[in-house]
Amino acid sequence: MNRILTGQDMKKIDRNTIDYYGIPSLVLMERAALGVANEVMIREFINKEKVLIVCGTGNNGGDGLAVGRILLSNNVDVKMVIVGDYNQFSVETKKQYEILVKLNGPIVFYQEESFYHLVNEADVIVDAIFGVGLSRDIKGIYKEVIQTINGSKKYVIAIDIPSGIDANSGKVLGISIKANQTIALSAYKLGQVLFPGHEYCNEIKVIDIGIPLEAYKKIDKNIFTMSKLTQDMLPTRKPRSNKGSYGKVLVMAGSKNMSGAAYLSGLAAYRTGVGLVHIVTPEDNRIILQSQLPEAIITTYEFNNGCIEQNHMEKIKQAINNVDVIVIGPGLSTEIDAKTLLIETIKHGKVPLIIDADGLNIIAKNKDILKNHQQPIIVTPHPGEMSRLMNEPVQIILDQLIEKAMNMSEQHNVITVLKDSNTVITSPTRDIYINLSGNNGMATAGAGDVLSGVIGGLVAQGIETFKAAYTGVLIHGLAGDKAKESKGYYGMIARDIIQNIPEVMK
Ligand SMILES: NC(=O)C1=CN([C@@H]2O[C@H](COP(=O)(O)OP(=O)(O)OC[C@H]3O[C@@H](n4cnc5c(N)ncnc54)[C@H](OP(=O)(O)O)[C@@H]3O)[C@@H](O)[C@H]2O)[C@H](O)CC1
Ligand SMILES: [K+]
Repeated sequence: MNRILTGQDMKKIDRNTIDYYGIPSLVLMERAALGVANEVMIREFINKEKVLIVCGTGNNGGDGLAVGRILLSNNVDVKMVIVGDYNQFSVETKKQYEILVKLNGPIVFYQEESFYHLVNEADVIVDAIFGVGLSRDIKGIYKEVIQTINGSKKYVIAIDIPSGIDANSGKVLGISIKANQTIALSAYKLGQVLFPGHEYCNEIKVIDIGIPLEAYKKIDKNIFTMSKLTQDMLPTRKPRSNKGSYGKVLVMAGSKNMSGAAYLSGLAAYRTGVGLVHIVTPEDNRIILQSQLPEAIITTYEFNNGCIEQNHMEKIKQAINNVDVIVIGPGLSTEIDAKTLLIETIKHGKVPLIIDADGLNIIAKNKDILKNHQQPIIVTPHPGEMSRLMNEPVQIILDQLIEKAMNMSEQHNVITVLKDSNTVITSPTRDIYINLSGNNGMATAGAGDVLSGVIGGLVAQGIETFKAAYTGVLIHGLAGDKAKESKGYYGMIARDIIQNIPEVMK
């Protein structure tokens, strides 16, 4: 797990490290600079490249000057430009500047014309203009500088965060550096994982700068990202076992002549390792599902005057209490029978419930359905579904992913998996998780059905619901990344994600 901090929390932790633990800020700055300099020096042709470091007057600029000094000692061809005045320097940055002056370092203050030439002759540009201290829209010479750097199309390495991205929200404050690589100091910043900031960072690497773990204990809400799938996140496979050992998933999905969602969700659960998948769907889907997924048990229902036949409903109620987890909603429709299924399942089911797609659309119109539920519930809305659930415009959901996911969790006592390019996972009481795996090729029909099946598969195998939610999102994203490797962004479809689940979980 990697920690994600707001810019404000990072500053608080910094201060705490310096003031309470007594680690001098210049020591942290030196560690930061060494880490960044190492990243620059591992470039394959660095002995032939010219590096230009563009520094602001705050501590991000101080990091940049210290990187310059270290590169000089390693015979790298480096030049430094300071944007801003001497009297604006922070204490640490002034120190870095004075050291460089004594060393006769190649350092100049910004001038439009000479800057243009410096950028032109550089191969690599290090962006040290603003870090987490950016506090308002960028204007004037700072804007010119960023325009020139972006226009040059040179390879850009941003220190901590691309200058122009708000570390708390990921918003672009007027204009921002577009980095090829971002070296995050100590921890990910929220602005690096939320959009649009995430796009401006490109490849992100977190480096340790010596902040003690104790110092992180002061923050109110922990946010993490799962980067790697580790064995301890997965269900255990026992040497002596049978299909009963790995749980049963009930998938309530599909509507008249809409069988694809049930198939994808059921197959995804099987590929995640579950022992048995039981599908409940309208009779019209029986033949096709039996031939597509012969491994599944299928219970079907028919209608009488638009309602599910009484004896079929009884069969469904029995199924509800004979499984370990229920996935409800994919392709279900929002007709009256679907609504009945959802209400009855919440009322009679005792096992964890994953509500997706049409299940959420039904709830959006009948919020009371979620009142007083007894079982753990995971909801998996995309921003459109979330907008209907919360009665708020999609743009507000997109701008406030974490807050809205938290609101949903707290209002309805559910685990929320708010699906976006970087999916957010919340619960009323636990830490917040943000997923960084996956890619835009996964914006394809059926990908959501696959996710509900994966999470269901994990819960059925005994993984605790919140852990299953974030682990499922990670597996789904990693499988999507593998699918992209073979099929590319354009050609991949939901089944390709499923096909790669076994590889990811191996
Ligand atoms: N993570 C760590 O533990 C460490 C991080 N370090 C580095 O320090 C920066 C944060 O440094 P800080 O000095 O707080 O902030 P910045 O360097 O990002 O910039 C602050 C200065 O910029 C001015 N400012 C802010 N917004 C604008 C703007 N839009 N236009 C012009 N100027 C702006 C601000 O002025 P104020 O008037 O707002 O005060 C400051 O002068 C962090 O990101 C790391 O890179 C350290 O190395 C130590 C360890
Ligand atoms: K920066």
